[in-house]
Amino acid sequence: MVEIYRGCDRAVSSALRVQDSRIPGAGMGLFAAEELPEYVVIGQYSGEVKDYARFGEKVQRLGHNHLHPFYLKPGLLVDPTDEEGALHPASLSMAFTNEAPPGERYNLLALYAQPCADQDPAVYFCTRERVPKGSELFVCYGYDHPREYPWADPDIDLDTHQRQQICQRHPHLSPEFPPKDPLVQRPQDVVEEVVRKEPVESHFEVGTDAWRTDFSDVVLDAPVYETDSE
Ligand SMILES: C[S@@+](CC[C@H](N)C(=O)[O-])C[C@H]1O[C@@H](n2cnc3c(N)ncnc32)[C@H](O)[C@@H]1O
Repeated sequence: MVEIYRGCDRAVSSALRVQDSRIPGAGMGLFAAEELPEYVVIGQYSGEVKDYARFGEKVQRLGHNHLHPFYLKPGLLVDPTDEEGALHPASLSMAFTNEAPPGERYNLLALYAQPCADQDPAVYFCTRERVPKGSELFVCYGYDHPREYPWADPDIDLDTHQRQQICQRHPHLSPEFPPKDPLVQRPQDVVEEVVRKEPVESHFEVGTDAWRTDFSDVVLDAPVYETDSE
């Protein structure tokens, strides 16, 4: 389980608050209500995990797409809003976090949970440095989609390095961002791939002992025959 930092008051999270963003026109933002240590997980991007079709139905029903979904894996996202498409400040939802405007620092990183067979994929926000009390929290949502607003360039190499460090402290998190597409290879695919491979020529002179024991040109497991000689 990923350990979530709650701040001084361990019963309820005293570490965060939601208020108007300091970025003009950005709406609300998530802030540090007290000093936050480096490399603590401040919360899960919680909400309803749904496929694109179900998400599309909600967008159609509400007539807008300001639902702030977060990508989980191909075809799957988490929708942080309620049935009416609202986000509630009291929830201290990670979805209130804005992206850094030009000239500001990203003080959070988004990290995915290690894939787990019996659990939905999940994404968490984590501090990448000590964050002074009162600071607005900023995270980069992703590296390759267009924005309708000016945003600070992320430093992808530094992000990668820090994600690796964070994962040493939080082993249930993964440094992959975005997560690698889990390639499920069916046994049939593996067989077809192997059969498609060109046989490799043996490097040894035919008939020599070296040639007889060289298996570099073998692309399929040698068949095992039942013997009736016993
Ligand atoms: C995940 S929500 C963040 C919470 C949002 N500010 C709110 O009040 O609901 C993402 C949206 O916030 C706004 N936003 C985030 N970062 C911004 C930035 N750097 N400049 C302007 N708007 C931003 C954009 O409207 C974006 O679609």
